[in-house]
Amino acid sequence: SWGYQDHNGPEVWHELFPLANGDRQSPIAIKSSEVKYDPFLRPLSFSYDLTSPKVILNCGYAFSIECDDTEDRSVLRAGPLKGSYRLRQLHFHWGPTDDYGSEHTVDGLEFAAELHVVHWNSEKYPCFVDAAQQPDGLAIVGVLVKAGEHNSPLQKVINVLDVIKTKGSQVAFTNFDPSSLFPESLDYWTYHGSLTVPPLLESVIWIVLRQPITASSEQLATFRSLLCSAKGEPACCLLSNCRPPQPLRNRHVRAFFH
Ligand SMILES: NS(=O)(=O)c1ccc(O)c(NC(=O)NCCCCO)c1
Ligand SMILES: [Zn+2]
Repeated sequence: SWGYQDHNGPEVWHELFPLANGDRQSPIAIKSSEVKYDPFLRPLSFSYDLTSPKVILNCGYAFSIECDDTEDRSVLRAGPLKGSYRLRQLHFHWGPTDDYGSEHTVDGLEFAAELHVVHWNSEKYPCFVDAAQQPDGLAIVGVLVKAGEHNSPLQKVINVLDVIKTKGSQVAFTNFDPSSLFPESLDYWTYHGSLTVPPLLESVIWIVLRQPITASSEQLATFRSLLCSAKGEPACCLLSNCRPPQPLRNRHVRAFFH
């Protein structure tokens, strides 16, 4: 199946997932000089319940914190959005060194990693899977991660990674506020795009925060110690799980800030 190595990585995903060559693919390279300030964009508004996160799992190509999305307890509203989007999961992308690993880039700058907080439009659609098929179905907040100071809210997540080393493993993970990972400024860029992993569905309203958060090199190294192999298989480290920027085609990136 698909992955991030030469034989099954982003360059060959189009063979099994034709959307890979679609006209609203993600991530993209954000160029400040080409974004347009939109006065109609509103500030982001989110309200997360500490008990929404339930488990953290190693799905082989990332680890994700899966949330209980059976009711509207943790939601994202306003910003570029119409209606209310329910929190589903959050996960990270990273690279083999601190020099790259983010999916979105800004003015040619690659960051060490990127956090994605995934929400679905629970006002219009009955579940995540249905919403993921719709052009306005998902809203994903992207947070760029720079190598630097130790990140203490992130350490709560990192402390459990040794318990989910192998693909398919999971462990209970709750009492966590995803917004503890957000930077102080909620300035953002927004554009219409896709999932950055197969099936690459073009159903995402992307909200990329302008201010990066930091993580220490040691914290970033812990991501790379996760295995993409299952228990009992020859160990293979998940050194990188980032898709490169995709063509902008006929899209504009809007800015909430001047
Ligand atoms: N990169 S993305 O466009 O934000 C994105 C949006 C929705 C997704 O489901 C994934 N997939 C994912 O994170 N897989 C790890 C956990 C598997 C069990 O959920 C990625
Ligand atoms: Zn992602």
